[in-house]
Amino acid sequence: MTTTPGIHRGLAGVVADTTGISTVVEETNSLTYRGYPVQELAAHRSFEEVAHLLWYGELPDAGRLREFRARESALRPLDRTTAELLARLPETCHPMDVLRCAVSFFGAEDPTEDDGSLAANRAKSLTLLAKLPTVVAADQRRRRGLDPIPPDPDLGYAENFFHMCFGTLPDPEIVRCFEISMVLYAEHSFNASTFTARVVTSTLSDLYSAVTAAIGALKGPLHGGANEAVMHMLDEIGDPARAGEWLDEALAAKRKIMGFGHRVYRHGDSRVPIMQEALDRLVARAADPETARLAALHTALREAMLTRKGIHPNLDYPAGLAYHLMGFDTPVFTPLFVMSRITGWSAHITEQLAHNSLIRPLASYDGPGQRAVPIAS
Ligand SMILES: CC(=O)SCCNC(=O)CCNC(=O)[C@H](O)C(C)(C)COP(=O)(O)OP(=O)(O)OC[C@H]1O[C@@H](n2cnc3c(N)ncnc32)[C@H](O)[C@@H]1OP(=O)(O)O
Ligand SMILES: O=C([O-])CC(=O)C(=O)O
Repeated sequence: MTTTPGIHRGLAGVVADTTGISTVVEETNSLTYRGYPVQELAAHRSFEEVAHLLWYGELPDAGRLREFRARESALRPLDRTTAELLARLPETCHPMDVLRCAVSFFGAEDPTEDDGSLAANRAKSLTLLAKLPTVVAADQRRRRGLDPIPPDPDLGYAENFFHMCFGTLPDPEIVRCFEISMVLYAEHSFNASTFTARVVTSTLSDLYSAVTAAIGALKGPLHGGANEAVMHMLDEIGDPARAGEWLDEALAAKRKIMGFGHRVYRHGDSRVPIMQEALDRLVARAADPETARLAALHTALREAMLTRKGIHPNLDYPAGLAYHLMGFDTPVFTPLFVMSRITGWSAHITEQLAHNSLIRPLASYDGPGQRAVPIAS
């Protein structure tokens, strides 16, 4: 690929603005949310506490957490019109399309859609945090031929989601692993979907439009869509003994190996060790031959990729298999990412508005020189 001097294709290495929300330090392999290491947040804090931290800048005390949880759980139900509208979408469409439509519809229904005040945007963000799991759970059940299960306001965010998906509460180890994934996926600075949300916000458009666009950006397999693609890839390889041979063929065909590589981290994604440990606990807990096969395949491909290319896995690699072992259908994996990243997106939308400048880069033109329009004879 030739690069014209001064052009940063893909904006690689470009610092587009400041942010006080999170930072990825490649040199020390660290990631902090509002100054707190994500490893410590994942080990000791709930997803609701992390959402509060990202939005308000501080972890909540017990009283604020109680109030935050009460407001979130009250907002979970979908009204009849929304539920009916989403149920009418074709089952052939991707669950990310359902989420994209849902957010767009929430915007169309909200009389304060164009109110970009901090208070209005915080209310909208909480509404999306609360309702998106209800949409994802109902959509997975619909595709399995099952009726939706209404949210249970007495359950925490993670437990309620399993309840709405499966009608039962799984082993606490599974809920904990899910919650860890939610904390790790919540925020990652100027990634493609967050930057998309900031571009839309920079035109002074509304929060629902920014989130709808961000969902579209996250869907792609080079970004959030990779967690689903990881599972398809493991299914395609099948046998752990075939991992090396499959990889050689895929690399020779110039295929991108899903769940590997990262624009920012060159020596491994800071979130992977925590997610991998959580995945290892799920594997040990399941202790059945099918899980053992998948885990062996997962390890074999990771080792082969490191040997052949020196490229490390990103968060989508352990998260993809973990979501499968938790019982979610593969197309639902990226919607789970949305349920978490809504926190980071909303924090960035608020930050963009607080110091707004229209995002509008320049392009170096390399099309035809000026020419006269032929006159039809
Ligand atoms: C939560 C997230 O969104 S994390 C990202 C999830 N996405 C994926 O897992 C998709 C697979 N990964 C990729 O496509 C890339 O690594 C990206 C898009 C994430 C990052 O891409 P970039 O920063 O643009 O790096 P780029 O694609 O230039 O890669 C640099 C080199 O490593 C190679 N490389 C990087 N990742 C991969 C991969 N997954 N498979 C094969 N080769 C890879 C490239 O082919 C390139 O090689 P070359 O210099 O010989 O041409
Ligand atoms: O930062 C990125 O480019 C992608 C990523 O890992 C994320 O969004 O979590």
